[in-house]
Amino acid sequence: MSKGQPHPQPQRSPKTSNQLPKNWPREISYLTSIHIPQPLSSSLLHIQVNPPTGSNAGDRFDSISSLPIIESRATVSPNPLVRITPITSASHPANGQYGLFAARALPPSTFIILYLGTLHRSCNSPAAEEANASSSSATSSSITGSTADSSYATSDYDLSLDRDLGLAIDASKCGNEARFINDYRGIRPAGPNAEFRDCLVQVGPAPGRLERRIGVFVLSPGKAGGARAKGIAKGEEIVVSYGKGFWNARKDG
Ligand SMILES: C[S@@+](CC[C@H](N)C(=O)[O-])C[C@H]1O[C@@H](n2cnc3c(N)ncnc32)[C@H](O)[C@@H]1O
Repeated sequence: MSKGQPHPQPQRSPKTSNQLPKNWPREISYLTSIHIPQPLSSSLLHIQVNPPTGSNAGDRFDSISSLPIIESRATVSPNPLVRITPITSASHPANGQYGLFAARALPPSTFIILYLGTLHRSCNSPAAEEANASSSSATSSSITGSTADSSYATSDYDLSLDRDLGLAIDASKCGNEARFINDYRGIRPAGPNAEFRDCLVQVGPAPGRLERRIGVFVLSPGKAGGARAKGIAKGEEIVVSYGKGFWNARKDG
């Protein structure tokens, strides 16, 4: 095998846990690590330790290597910082569903939890478009397994990991507590109190290797200051902004 080629990865079955968080729905598999179905491999998520060469490659490396690093001991399952809670208030826009609430006070900038689910190619990624183009009669989900499954396009639990890599994480069938985070609209007039951020995790025994992930973080004091600077109080709902694109897509379709 020549230098620079990806190393073949053993197929990883999803890591699930027998211990479920309270209120976890039976029909959804509870994951303790990201699910990477074939033909994808975790090498897609590795970051290189040495800056790559080539135009603009260094800039991209700089932005990746400045991402927060989450130590493996910070990713406990079930997560003691949060509670999945059924919403029973008629005035809540997600009444009848679930939300994610803080089990203790969470200071600004705290890492709360990783967003876990099934890794897949985004439908508009170059690899997915190539896969779709080479298919004659099969449905997109059968072309390359998870690679170009257009069903993710309408999922309410799909989050883009890195548009440049063309990867996303979908938690509609399996995931962790993070899949229950609602959007702030109609819930918290002051705006979101948390956000999704790209981050890196240590995988394997220390020092391990670094892999890309999406984490949920309490908003930093930052520009808005005020209410955001306080962090999230114990018992408060954790809410993010899904972005206008999420809601516009549902209005149109
Ligand atoms: C990622 S899920 C969030 C968890 C969801 N409440 C559940 O119990 O599975 C996204 C879905 O939650 C609901 N949702 C989240 N935030 C909402 C909001 N601010 N207003 C109305 N519905 C919301 C919508 O049905 C949306 O498609």
